[in-house]
Amino acid sequence: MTSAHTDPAPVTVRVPAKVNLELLVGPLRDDGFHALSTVYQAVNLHDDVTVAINDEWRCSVVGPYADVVPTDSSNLAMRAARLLADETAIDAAVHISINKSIPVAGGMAGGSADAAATLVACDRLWGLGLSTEELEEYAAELGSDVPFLIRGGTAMGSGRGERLAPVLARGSYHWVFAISDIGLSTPEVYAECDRLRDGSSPRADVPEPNSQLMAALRTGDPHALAPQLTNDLQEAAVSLRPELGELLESGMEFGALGGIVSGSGPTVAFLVEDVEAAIDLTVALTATGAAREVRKAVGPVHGAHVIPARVD
Ligand SMILES: C[C@@](CO)(OP(=O)(O)O)[C@H](O)COP(=O)(O)OP(=O)(O)OC[C@H]1O[C@@H](n2ccc(N)nc2=O)[C@H](O)[C@@H]1O
Ligand SMILES: Nc1ncnc2c1ncn2[C@@H]1O[C@H](COP(=O)(O)OP(=O)(O)O)[C@@H](O)[C@H]1O
Repeated sequence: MTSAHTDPAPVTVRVPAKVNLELLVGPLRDDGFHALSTVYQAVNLHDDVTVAINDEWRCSVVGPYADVVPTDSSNLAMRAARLLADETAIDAAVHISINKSIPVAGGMAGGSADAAATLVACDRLWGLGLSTEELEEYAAELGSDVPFLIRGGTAMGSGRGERLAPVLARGSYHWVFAISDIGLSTPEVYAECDRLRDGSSPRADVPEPNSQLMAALRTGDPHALAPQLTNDLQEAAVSLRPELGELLESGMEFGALGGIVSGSGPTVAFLVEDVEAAIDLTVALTATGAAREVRKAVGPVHGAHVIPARVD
């Protein structure tokens, strides 16, 4: 017997990774989060997330990092779909398939990216017609970084990172990412930052964005941006993984304009002049064997967006 209605077609959303051009960490708040001032940039390392109507809730992951991603209800994409279903009174389970190429626990917000992609995909699948602002509000419930992965581009984050404001950035920037074998836990890196500060935060008040970084972004010149790259979590990440210090030095010796730990690490992000410099640095860093993988990328790029279905 054929069913009277057909399920909507599966929806696939492409979502970028992020790097923090600036991450200023203020005091620990009463809710356990640190007050932040950050500038995010979305880069073209992508996950693709497909949602399809299914009899039961299910999550599956493919790609080079699949073996270290949970597929149970702790997967952030599952949490995102269930949150949206609960909030909008949708009674339909989905199968979420993640094609993962963003490094896991690498400081590039891969889990947050999958959550953002799932919100955008389920909104389309279920015909909810939510605005970007509404989606970003649900995103903030899932994690501090999640709203930015919906928006993409280059944006400022305040509060715990979830309150976004636009940034005027010209041009495209070329990046080389040195990805480590074993990830770092975000809460552990924040805790190490607190331990190193020992109660004496150099940023006693809520931090403010650096106007020189904003001016550099308006020029579109990577030479202007490189000296402004700042990450208050870098010392903590290097304290937990001293080899990251050597990796940063190697990248600079091989000609990067600037180098920084990406977010809570351990991925190290190098800013380079152009695509040729990105290829040269990728080859040089790969030859050292100091990273699991070295990948070049460009930013800024769009946030989570629906892409045409794959025809296999
Ligand atoms: C460090 C950053 C920089 O963009 O990204 P990652 O490097 O992890 O990708 C973010 O602040 C991570 O954001 P996200 O990964 O969404 O973290 P959440 O789920 O909100 O929080 C996880 C934990 O990190 C710590 N945390 C997070 C954000 C914040 N402003 N202060 C914190 O202290 C808290 O211990 C919190 O329980
Ligand atoms: N969809 C997902 N992709 C990656 N990791 C996930 C996902 N859902 C839950 N996790 C868990 O979140 C942890 C942090 O992953 P991730 O978001 O990639 O790192 P980071 O916070 O450093 O950017 C992982 O170790 C994993 O256990």
